[in-house]
Amino acid sequence: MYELRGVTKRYTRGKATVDALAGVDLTIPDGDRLVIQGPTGGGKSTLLQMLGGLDRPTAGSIGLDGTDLAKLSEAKLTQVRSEKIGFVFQSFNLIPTLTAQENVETALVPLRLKAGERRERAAEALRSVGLGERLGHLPSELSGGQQQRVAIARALVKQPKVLLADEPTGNLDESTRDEIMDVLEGLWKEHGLTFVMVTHDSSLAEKAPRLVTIRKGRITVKENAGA
Ligand SMILES: Nc1ncnc2c1ncn2[C@@H]1O[C@H](COP(=O)(O)OP(=O)(O)OP(=O)(O)O)[C@@H](O)[C@H]1O
Repeated sequence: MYELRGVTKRYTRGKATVDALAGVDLTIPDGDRLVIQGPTGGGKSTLLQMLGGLDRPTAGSIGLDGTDLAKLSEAKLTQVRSEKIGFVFQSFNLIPTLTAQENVETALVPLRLKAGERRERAAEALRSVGLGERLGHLPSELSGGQQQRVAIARALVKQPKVLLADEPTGNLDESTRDEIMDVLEGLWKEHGLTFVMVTHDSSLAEKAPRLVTIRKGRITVKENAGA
């Protein structure tokens, strides 16, 4: 469970300061599916980076299962990220010289598994996103939707508690977008993950059971009972 209290992130450029987050309080229970939307520059990516321990707040606390991420050393934060948190980005961020299988295996390196187990788990993760026949393909030999599936397999192969996605369908056409959302929702249900997604896409936002809107660093939360 996440418990954010008074989270502020201030960027300073010369004399200009921007509060990308301005005192955000937010609780995200385990297994929640939350969508973050809002205008450009509103603070969506900054909030996701805080949840992922990719950056630290200027003030406030980011509790994840009782540990304040804002206070952890860099080494401990890296450990939390590699064990508990999976990331999916708009640009798939695959390594172009590695096959699908090798890309997925990279997520397991910090967990110090034996090579055989790494291979097996990576292959299984790729099968679970429908890419069992593409293990040896390079990213350049895969479609955009397939590349995003590889990125999803890479995020989930370590069996994280939390999946954070920043515009995961932003680079995809509409039908591929729906396919990828089906994959993500299926995995969310199957694994009991906490799933937080940033999107500009209002049709995806409307389907979310909980919607956080962020404007000028301040959030409002809406429950959507019908979703
Ligand atoms: N590294 C940085 N240095 C200075 N200002 C930054 C930095 N990162 C973000 N900001 C500022 O913080 C505010 C929030 O940015 P953020 O990227 O979180 O918005 P966003 O809602 O994700 O926008 P978009 O939809 O365009 O991706 C913006 O005003 C942005 O200019």
